[in-house]
Amino acid sequence: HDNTNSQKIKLTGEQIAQHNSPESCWVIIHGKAYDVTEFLPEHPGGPKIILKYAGKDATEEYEPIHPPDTLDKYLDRSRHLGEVDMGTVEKEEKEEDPEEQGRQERIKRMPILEQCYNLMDFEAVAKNVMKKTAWAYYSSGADDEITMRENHNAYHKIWFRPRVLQDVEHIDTSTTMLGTKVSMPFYVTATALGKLGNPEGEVILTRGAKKHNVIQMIPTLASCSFDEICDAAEDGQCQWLQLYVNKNRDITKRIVQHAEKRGCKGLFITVDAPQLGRREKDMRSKFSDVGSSVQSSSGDDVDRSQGAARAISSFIDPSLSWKDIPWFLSITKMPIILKGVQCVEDVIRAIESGVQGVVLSNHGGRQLDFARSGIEVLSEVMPVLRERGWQDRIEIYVDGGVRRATDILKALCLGAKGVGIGRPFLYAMSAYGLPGVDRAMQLLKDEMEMNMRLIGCSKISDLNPTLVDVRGLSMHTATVPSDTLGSNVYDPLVGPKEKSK
Ligand SMILES: Cc1cc2c(cc1C)[n+](S(=O)(=O)[O-])c1c(=O)[nH]c(=O)nc-1n2C[C@H](O)[C@H](O)[C@H](O)COP(=O)(O)O
Repeated sequence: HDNTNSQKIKLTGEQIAQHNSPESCWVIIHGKAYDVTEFLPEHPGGPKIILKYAGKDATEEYEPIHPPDTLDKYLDRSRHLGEVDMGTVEKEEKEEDPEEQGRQERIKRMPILEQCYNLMDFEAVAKNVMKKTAWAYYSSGADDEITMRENHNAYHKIWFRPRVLQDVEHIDTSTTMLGTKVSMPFYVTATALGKLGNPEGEVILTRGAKKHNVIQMIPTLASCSFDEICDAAEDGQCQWLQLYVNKNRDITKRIVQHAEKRGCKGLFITVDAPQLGRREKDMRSKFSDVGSSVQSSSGDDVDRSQGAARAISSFIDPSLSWKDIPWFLSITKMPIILKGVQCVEDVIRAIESGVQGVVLSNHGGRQLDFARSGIEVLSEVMPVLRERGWQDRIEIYVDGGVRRATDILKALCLGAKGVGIGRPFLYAMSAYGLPGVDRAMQLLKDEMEMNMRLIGCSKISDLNPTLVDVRGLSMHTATVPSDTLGSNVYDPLVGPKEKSK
């Protein structure tokens, strides 16, 4: 196809429709045609999902999952065939997506935003409103989800030792994170595929973070493009990059240096996911969509029966190790933080490796089941660092199961610089959009001020270990889920159940 005059003569729908097979596969995205024939075996979500739209307009399917610049970044220019005269494209009678219809119906019946009084309320509403695939992806944890439940449980094993008769007339919840002044000691942590929950995706979190002057960590696997999320930020708004390291280090280097150029103030390398965990709720929903960003340079057809996680993460490098840290220190000036550290030995190793911080995290219970909660690891780490006089050598963050301001205060009393919050903001965004995220952050601020007053602290630097009792923290009493098929294999009264007919 002669590209020179493609800018003038538009392709017709009929011409595109002739290329509807694995041998010659053209698709239309945002009014432009692309020859994706050679790309089919490379696609992280497998060729099938593309062939479903061979010769047709694939924009609707493509939009929620791919950053808009994916094709420019990853499809050779010679395969960009030019503009299509959309008047000649046969309108696919869009079979109403029953899931989307259902979602719209449920939104009409959901509680009004003002009836949400805490972060858990958003989860309850989102569970009823969201599409099944989205709820499955956001809410799932690994294996029996013991760690996912332990993350929040752990905070219930810590009790306050409040002080009285302290002047708490003026409360200041502000602090700094990696040198950036923020109004509250929490940040929006990186969570993939924001458009599964809300068609606008991660830019909603950007706007909420701006309004409350808190930091947003931009996920590698965002639905929105990295540049879209940066563009949605206003001047002076601080953003960090969460990085899944690609087997192809050139791609990783390009992403890191681009993020630094765009003004990111921290590089959070995720180290607890050499392979994404087995999240059975997600797997059951048989995620059939495509990957969120085309980073895979291998041609293997990804097994999509493993749900969204596996479909979008085939590019992650399981060989990443401590020996790679010097290379990262050499390619960027951004502070480097290791996200997903889970024992004091690795915190000491991180300090010795020259990075600027760690996030004590088990990925929201989505990776190794029976990993300890971030807050429990924090209670192990800080006494050891204090003993060495290393407590100020790096900044230590915690995430997982943070649902109340008291959870945040407990983490800060134990020595964390701040905490990351994931699902609550996803659920607020999925149920109510930006107003939901705004309210969730405001609720946390109200809780922070009140709870600081009641424990006798007027500013963040007053928080210290004497204000908490952590003796119960290492007791683990996690209930086993009762909703597995296995729970009705044996009926103690009549022996093994008859095979259902
Ligand atoms: C809920 C959620 C968490 C994800 C997340 C996606 C979802 C839906 N994804 S994931 O698809 O790979 O698992 C990421 C991710 O992209 N990168 C990452 O570093 N952490 C990821 N995390 C972990 C997240 O950064 C926090 O560690 C975790 O969410 C904190 O727990 P709470 O959700 O309970 O606040």
